[in-house]
Amino acid sequence: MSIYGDYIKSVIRTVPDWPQPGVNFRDITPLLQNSAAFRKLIDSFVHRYQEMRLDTIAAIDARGFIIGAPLAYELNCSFVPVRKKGKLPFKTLSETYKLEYGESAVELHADAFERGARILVVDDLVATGGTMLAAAKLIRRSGGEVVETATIIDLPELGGSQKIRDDGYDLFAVCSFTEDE
Ligand SMILES: O=P(O)(O)OC[C@H]1O[C@H](OP(=O)(O)OP(=O)(O)O)[C@H](O)[C@@H]1O
Ligand SMILES: Nc1ncnc2[nH]cnc12
Repeated sequence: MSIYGDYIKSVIRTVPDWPQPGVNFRDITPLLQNSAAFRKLIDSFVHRYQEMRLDTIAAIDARGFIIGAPLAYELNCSFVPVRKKGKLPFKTLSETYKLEYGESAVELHADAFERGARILVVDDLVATGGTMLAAAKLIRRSGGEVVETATIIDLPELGGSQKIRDDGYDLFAVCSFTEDE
């Protein structure tokens, strides 16, 4: 949990049964609409990473972009989008991952960063961990050093954060929700 974790958590809205029955959707739009909360959110990432000599923020399509861009600006890092399949125009590398039904893939431009670049991977939420893990593996495969992975929200009961750590990546979460919250 980060310095402002409890406060950030208090401005995230839970929408029951969306997009399907049984899912508690964690909606960050009230957090983004609140300028003081949005600033505290970015500040909590800046506070953690300002001494870590990062070169690049790699942010995951689409909600990861919202935090990745201001963080890259503030830390004087480059910004690299990790996009869902078929969105990037140049030569890409790709990593597939399992969904509940079927498969998906994340992609990265082949020239996105220099070999050995110190990279932070960011997204808004870790559920099963499939998306974050695929992005981290893709970056490592492309020659980047994944210094850490970071998220606003962890849903630990879904096992994703444990899976990410078991695969050897550090994970920082600003806050977490259990199913009954
Ligand atoms: O840990 P996982 O089970 O992989 O789930 C987490 C991913 O799911 C959501 O993205 P979504 O696919 O809804 O896309 P969006 O950001 O474009 O809304 C979220 O933003 C993460 O990227
Ligand atoms: N419960 C959830 N809330 C918001 N985004 C999600 N992505 C995957 N699971 C989610």
